[in-house]
Amino acid sequence: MAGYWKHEDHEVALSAVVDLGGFAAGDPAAASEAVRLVRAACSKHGFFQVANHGVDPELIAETHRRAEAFFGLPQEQKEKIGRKPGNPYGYRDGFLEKVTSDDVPCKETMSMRHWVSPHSPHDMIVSYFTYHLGEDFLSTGEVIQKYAEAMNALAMTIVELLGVSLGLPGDYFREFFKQSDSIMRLNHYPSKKTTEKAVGIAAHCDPISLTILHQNSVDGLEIFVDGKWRLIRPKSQSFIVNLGDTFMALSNGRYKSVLHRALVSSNVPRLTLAYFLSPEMEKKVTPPPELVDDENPRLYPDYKWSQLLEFTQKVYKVDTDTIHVFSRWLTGSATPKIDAAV
Ligand SMILES: C=C1C[C@]23C[C@H]1CC[C@H]2[C@]1(C)CCC[C@@](C)(C(=O)O)[C@H]1[C@@H]3C(=O)O
Ligand SMILES: O=C(O)CCC(=O)C(=O)O
Ligand SMILES: [Fe+2]
Repeated sequence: MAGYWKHEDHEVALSAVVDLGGFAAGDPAAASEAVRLVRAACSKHGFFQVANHGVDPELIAETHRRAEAFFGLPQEQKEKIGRKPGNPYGYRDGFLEKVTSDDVPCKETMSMRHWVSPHSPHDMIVSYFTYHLGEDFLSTGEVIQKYAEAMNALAMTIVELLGVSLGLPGDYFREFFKQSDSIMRLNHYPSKKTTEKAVGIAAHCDPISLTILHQNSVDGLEIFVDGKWRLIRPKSQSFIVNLGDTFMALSNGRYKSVLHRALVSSNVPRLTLAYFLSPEMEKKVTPPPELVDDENPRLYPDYKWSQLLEFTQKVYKVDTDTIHVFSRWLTGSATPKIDAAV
């Protein structure tokens, strides 16, 4: 659009694309290449993409369609499943949210709990939709439930690969995330006619363990690498994997939590599906002894995942430095700016 900000002005990141199928099939050459790629990418910035992942393309497409239909509902209907302050789940209209003075985020989100445990109902997402919005949303809940389950299975293969790349037993992180308590999130960024970049989600690091993200065909995701924001072009048949603060803590800083942001397109709506893998709430986040030694002393305190989640929801709004502010807050060495995360 003449005069409007265009993505083409941005650097495009050259990202590692890992053949996950080859690794999962135990192909030695594919496995060593996958280990090489993730080790290099995660040690540097904490971002890579996975292809040959085995997730049904029709399930991905249908989930995008259901997400689009959900955000197209009347506002008062979406508010029936509205998110309460201090709670990570539900619908939120972020249009009024200011992160910093020059960021005016324009997005709406829908977040659902995906708890995989013998103690949790197997259809949590389905019942979440039907309880708040009625039986008409049974099939939408079923699609998103199925997608979240596919993401959890994919995440287990990814964390196995990450463990192997860190020199740990293949099942180390599979065990750690066995009863994961994750967040399935839909992000909608309506188009915004601006002459400069419009921010959907300001620069941040995800506090969770890892994020599996699927973009629709619209540019907007950027990662900050080598001093520049770099655009990650959508690839419909790949998933983006962003390591988060909790995985950085689990790896004792060997692997990085990727700094990223989401920009808004000036002429088409953007929609993304984000699966935020997290361990069970009371799981202690601590690195394995193999990753701590004289050259690699502990970088972060032990914490329960529920403590960091609650910190981001009730004490401090996630930004680029959450894990360090949280660590100081937890150990009592400083009190954070009380920037209520509403
Ligand atoms: C634990 C979480 C907090 C956020 C959702 C998940 C992982 C990413 C976090 C978030 C998206 C980072 C940017 C700020 C935030 C407030 C947002 O824009 O939605 C964050 C999420 C949240 O607090 O709901
Ligand atoms: O929508 C995107 O491209 C990124 C979303 C994101 O960073 C998040 O939800 O944490
Ligand atoms: Fe993020």
